[in-house]
Amino acid sequence: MPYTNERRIAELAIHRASILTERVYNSQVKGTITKGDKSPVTIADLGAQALIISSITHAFPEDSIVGEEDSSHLRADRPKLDLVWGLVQDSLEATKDQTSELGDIRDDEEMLAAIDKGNHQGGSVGRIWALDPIDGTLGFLRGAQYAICLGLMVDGKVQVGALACPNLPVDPGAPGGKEGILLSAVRGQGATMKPLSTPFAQGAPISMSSVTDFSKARFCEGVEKGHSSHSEQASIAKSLGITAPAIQMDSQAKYASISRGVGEIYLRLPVSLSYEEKIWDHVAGSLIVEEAGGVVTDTYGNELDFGQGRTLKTNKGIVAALRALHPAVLKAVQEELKGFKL
Ligand SMILES: Nc1ncnc2c1ncn2[C@@H]1O[C@H](COP(=O)(O)OS(=O)(=O)O)[C@@H](OP(=O)(O)O)[C@H]1O
Ligand SMILES: [Mg+2]
Ligand SMILES: [Mg+2]
Ligand SMILES: [Mg+2]
Repeated sequence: MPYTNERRIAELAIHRASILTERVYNSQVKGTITKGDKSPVTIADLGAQALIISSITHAFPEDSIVGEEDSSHLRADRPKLDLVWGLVQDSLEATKDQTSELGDIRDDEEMLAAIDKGNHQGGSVGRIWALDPIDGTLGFLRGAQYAICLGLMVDGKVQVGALACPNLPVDPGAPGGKEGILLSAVRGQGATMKPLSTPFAQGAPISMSSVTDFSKARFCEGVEKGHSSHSEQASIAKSLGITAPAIQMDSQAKYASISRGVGEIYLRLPVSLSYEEKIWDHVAGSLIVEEAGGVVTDTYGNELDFGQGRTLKTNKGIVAALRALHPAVLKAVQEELKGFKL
């Protein structure tokens, strides 16, 4: 089957990174830095990016990588650099039985170089991985949901996606139970899920919910009011006859949720006309939803065009829904946005 090895390496790489992110999640020391755009990045984002890029580079040395982070802050901050290097070494040690498949990082310089290998500009030619080492950094810092997200695009089209959601319950029907799930998909081969604690296990196929009655449907949205328009989303839900309150969740855990039947719709309506969605915020999650039986478009109803560079320049907002519901959801979105110049 095509992309079997890419899927396996992607799953193992994000699992390896999750050992590091979970350690930081459960520690008091997050080492937060504020980036130029005022958004936060932590020692966990940087360590996870290093681990994943070095694993991908080991397995697929010819491939390019678009990663969210870069090493500039670490190069200027020796204590933080030492913290990240210590964490990376611990995760490498914890996964040393995978060194032949995922490789190693010999020293802190090699770690910084791995982080910066994510500086590719993207585009529609060749094999390009898109990486969000921690999606939902604000959720991560709040002690809520976050995701580690990795996908492979070939000539601008997503072919492989993998998502680790360390804080989603393994069994959505038992929210107090074991947490941590690993989802993946290959285009045309379906989406699967397994506990994050067993990355070598065979994943179980997942599919979206079969609820087609809006009065029983649930929609997901982000937590941060600055990232999507809660008021417009509420008004769209109301016009569709959705009565359940929005399921608010940080990160691509929203895509993960609807792809395994917890919710039928994910709305992300832009709050600003100038913001361009980042490809790494959608590559993995959108493929997993599509492979689980959903449709993902922007608010115009256009497919997401991942071949435009590091951002989704030509798209605005996200409308993801169960295939049978998507046309009605899109219509309601467009009614709501009438009068706004998109
Ligand atoms: N203005 C604006 N509009 C839309 N999206 C934005 C905006 N600013 C930032 N971001 C990106 O939002 C990513 C986190 O998305 P979430 O779905 O977790 O948002 S939410 O916090 O749950 O609302 C977040 O990803 P991470 O940086 O990986 O956390 C950002 O890439
Ligand atoms: Mg960020
Ligand atoms: Mg993100
Ligand atoms: Mg991120």
